[in-house]
Amino acid sequence: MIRLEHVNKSFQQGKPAVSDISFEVSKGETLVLLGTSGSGKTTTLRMINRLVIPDSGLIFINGQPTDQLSPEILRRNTGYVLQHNGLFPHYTVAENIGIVPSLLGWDKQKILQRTTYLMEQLHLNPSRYLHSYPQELSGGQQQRVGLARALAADPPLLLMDEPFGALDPITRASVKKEFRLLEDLKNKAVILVTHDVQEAFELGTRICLMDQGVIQQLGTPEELLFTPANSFVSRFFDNQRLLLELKALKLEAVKPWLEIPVSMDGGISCWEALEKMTATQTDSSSLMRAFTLYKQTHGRTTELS
Ligand SMILES: Nc1ncnc2c1ncn2[C@@H]1O[C@H](COP(=O)(O)OP(=O)(O)OP(=O)(O)O)[C@@H](O)[C@H]1O
Repeated sequence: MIRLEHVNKSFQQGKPAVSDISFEVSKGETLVLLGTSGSGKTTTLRMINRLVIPDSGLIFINGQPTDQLSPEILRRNTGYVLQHNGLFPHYTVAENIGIVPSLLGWDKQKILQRTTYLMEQLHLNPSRYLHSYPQELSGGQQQRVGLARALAADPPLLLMDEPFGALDPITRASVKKEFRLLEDLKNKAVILVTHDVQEAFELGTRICLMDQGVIQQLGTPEELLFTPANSFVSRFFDNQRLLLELKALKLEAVKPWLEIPVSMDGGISCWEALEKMTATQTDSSSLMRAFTLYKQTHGRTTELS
């Protein structure tokens, strides 16, 4: 769906903001760009929708180089969500969500149908908020409108720059949950920028860990934790390692080491299994032993005490 090949960018005479970045994201996948401040995440994202022009390298959407696409085609193919929603204050919610479909010439009825559908999906009551202005909404509601706007024209590619970063923790959790459950995401490639490690693990099918403009490792959450490519990757997760490992590892993976069989779906994470055991006051020591044994067999170990 989207492919970057050896992309580079430097600003003025500074050192490279992005060096030799290559990756591919398919339909139904969420790639998270993770890294410290200044590691080149936003620059990478903005080169995809040509808000920043690469110095060299190629970017393809559905096999077509983006430098040969008209702005209209690019707009049709990419939705963009920003940290501070970027809504137009003098447009109503309906007008904000309908901007791209209007530009693309959709008829009014179709725009209204799509707008109300997306609002319902994102738990914004259309009869109450359709004609409200952004300043009449809470931060979480504004961010939901920003998300609906990015999805309005049903683009195959969704770019998200710290989309939940400005929300308080409780609102962030609920907007994220709605985002994860969106039916519309199943047929989209999503690239999401964050510096929040937990968020990367919650939302990423794969994670691209960047430092100083360079990809340090790109892989599944499990690969980054259990087979880090270098000491930077390993150190990056150290202070949250145990929790991340429990969340990244599926129960299925540790089942061969369980002394007492667990009658839970193997597709849930070890963390979710522990939560269920705690809720039902079930002894979880066999699961923790199996987890330790899995880790001893697969790379580095972590003290559980
Ligand atoms: N328009 C610009 N002009 C000059 N330098 C820029 C510009 N945009 C980004 N940079 C520089 O490029 C480097 C990468 O910045 P970028 O915003 O991509 O990093 P980031 O990983 O997204 O950081 P953050 O998490 O803080 O947003 C930084 O050194 C930054 O100062």
